[in-house]
Amino acid sequence: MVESKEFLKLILDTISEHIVVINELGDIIFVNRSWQTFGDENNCDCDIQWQKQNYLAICKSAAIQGDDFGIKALAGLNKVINNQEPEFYLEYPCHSDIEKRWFMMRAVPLEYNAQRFVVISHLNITERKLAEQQVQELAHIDGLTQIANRRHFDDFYEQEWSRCMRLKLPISLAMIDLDNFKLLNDNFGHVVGDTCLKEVAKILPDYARRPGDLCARYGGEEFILVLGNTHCLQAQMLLTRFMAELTALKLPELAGHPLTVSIGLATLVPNVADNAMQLIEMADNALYQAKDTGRNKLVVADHYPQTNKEECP
Ligand SMILES: Nc1nc2c(ncn2[C@@H]2O[C@H](COP(=O)(O)OP(=O)(O)OP(=O)(O)O)[C@@H](O)[C@H]2O)c(=O)[nH]1
Repeated sequence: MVESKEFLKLILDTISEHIVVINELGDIIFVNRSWQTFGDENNCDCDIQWQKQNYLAICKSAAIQGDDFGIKALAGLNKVINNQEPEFYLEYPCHSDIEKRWFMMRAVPLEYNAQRFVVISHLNITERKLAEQQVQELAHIDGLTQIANRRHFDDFYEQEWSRCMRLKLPISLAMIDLDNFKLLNDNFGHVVGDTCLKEVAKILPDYARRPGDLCARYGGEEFILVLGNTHCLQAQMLLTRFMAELTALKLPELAGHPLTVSIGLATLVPNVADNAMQLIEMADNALYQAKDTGRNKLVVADHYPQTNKEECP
């Protein structure tokens, strides 16, 4: 019985992986039931006769349309067919209109009757990918305030700086530091201190809404706001509104004392002679000035030597 072709085909039909076998030319010579069912359920022509299709031609058509995974699949399969690689793996997204999905494609050669074939299997790896994404997202979020952490900020800022340099756009950066936070912790306790940090983090994202914006907890009681394609005056207006909203909060935990911040703001149109740290330094120096001259204020950065600082009256 085990030698019966029908019996072996039935076994292949029980496997949840989608399996397709192609010859050296890419012609499909076998698909299992999972493959057929997936095709039927995913807008493929239900009457499609897979055995008349060419797998390489399908990959090529995706590659021509600029699909990066089509390009990789085509290159990898050709290597397996031409005996340049013993096997080929590719993880790729295959999202439907209603759900996110990822698959892993594995291609291995098979010799039969002096002919070369390639067995290609597609395994659904969505669960693993979603778990990985979740871990990735968690690694970028500050546990206390649930906004971006320093690490996320560093990545984002580098990209936004490069984008603004390429497009010759202004980029504004604000360092925001809670005033007298040590005193606040000492007077009201650390739990209230934490509540204040969370309140700031609740409000701040409203001032960082565009794709080129990000607010993050930079450390301790310090927040940072990057505003891509934003002039100094626009940033000043935004931050002034933020300070007013924060002061108006009147948290019951603070027994009527307003929660205030000092802010250092700097703006540059980056050019190749600048580096991204300069803008942070400028904002930091401005923040120190704000602290030194009474707190609860916004100071715009002084000119940094040899930078293309945007003038802000
Ligand atoms: N509750 C709480 N406190 C924190 C956290 N991170 C840092 N702090 C406290 O924030 C305080 C910061 O103190 P300082 O750097 O002296 O600053 P400050 O008292 O705000 O003074 P100025 O910045 O000059 O207005 C320290 O007492 C830290 O312990 C946190 O996650 N939760």
